[in-house]
Amino acid sequence: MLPMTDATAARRAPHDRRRGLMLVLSSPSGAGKTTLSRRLLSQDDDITLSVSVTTRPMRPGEVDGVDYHFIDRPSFDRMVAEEALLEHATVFENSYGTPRAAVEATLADGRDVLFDIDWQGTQQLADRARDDLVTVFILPPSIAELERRLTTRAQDSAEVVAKRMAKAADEMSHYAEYDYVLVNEDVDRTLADLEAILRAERLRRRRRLGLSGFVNAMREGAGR
Ligand SMILES: Nc1nc2c(ncn2[C@@H]2O[C@H](COP(=O)(O)OP(=O)(O)O)[C@@H](O)[C@H]2O)c(=O)[nH]1
Ligand SMILES: Nc1ncnc2c1ncn2[C@@H]1O[C@H](COP(=O)(O)OP(=O)(O)O)[C@@H](O)[C@H]1O
Repeated sequence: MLPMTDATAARRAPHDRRRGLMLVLSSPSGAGKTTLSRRLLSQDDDITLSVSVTTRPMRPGEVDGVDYHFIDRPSFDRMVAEEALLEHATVFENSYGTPRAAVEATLADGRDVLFDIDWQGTQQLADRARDDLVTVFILPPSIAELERRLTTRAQDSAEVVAKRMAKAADEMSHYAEYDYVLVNEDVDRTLADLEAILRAERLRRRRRLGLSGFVNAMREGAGR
C-alpha cells in the first residue's frame, strides 16, 4: 500500500484522508471516452489523466504530452524492456502503454488517476491492483450512432473508420468484465453517472485511511 504525502494529508480533514483510486474508462472507439474524460478532468482537481505512450500517428488537434506521448517503436520497446510500463497492448496495429512512474506518484499523493485504456490493459491492471481499480465500460446507444460519431469526428480516413467499426463488436463483448456499464446517449447524463460512480467509490471504507484514527479519537473522547 502506498502512503500519502504530507501535502495531500494536510489538505484533507482526518476523516477524508484516503488512498487514491484508479478509474478506468473503456469502450469501442467512438463511444465517447475522450469526451467524457476531458469533461471529468476539467471539473475535478482530485483526478488526473494517465497520459499513455503510443506508436500511433498523431491526429489533427492532438497535442504531444497531453493526449498521448507519441513515440517511435524502438522507444516503446525500450520502455517495455525496462518495465517502465504498468501495462501495454496492441490496438489497431499500434502499441499503447501506461507509464508507471506518473501513476505511482499520483496515487502516492492520495489523488486519483483516470485511464482511457482498452480491455487488455484493464485486465493487466486488475491483475496488479484490483483493490485500487474501478472500471467503467461505455457503450454507444446504437451501432448506427457509433458509426455516425466516428464519421463526424472527422479525424480518421474512411478506411480507418471501417476498421474501427469492424472491431467494435469484439470490443463490446468485454462489457461484462467491468464494474459499471454506461450507455452514452446524452453526454451530460453519462457524465453525471460517472461523477456519481467516482463519488461513491471515493467513500468506500477500505480506501479511507483516516477513518480508524478519527473514530478512535471520538471513542476516547466519549469514554472520558
Ligand atoms: N491497453 C491500453 N490501451 C490504450 C492505451 N491508451 C489508449 N488505449 C486504447 O487504445 C484504443 C485506441 O485509442 P485511440 O487510437 O486514441 O482511438 P480512440 O478509440 O478513438 O480513443 C482505445 O480503446 C484506447 O482506450 C494504453 O495505454 N493501454
Ligand atoms: N453522448 C454523445 N452524443 C453525441 N455525440 C457524442 C457523444 N459523446 C461523444 N460524442 C462525439 O462522438 C465522437 C467520438 O467521441 P470520442 O470522445 O472521441 O470517443 P472515443 O474517445 O471513445 O473514441 C466525437 O466527435 C464526440 O464529440
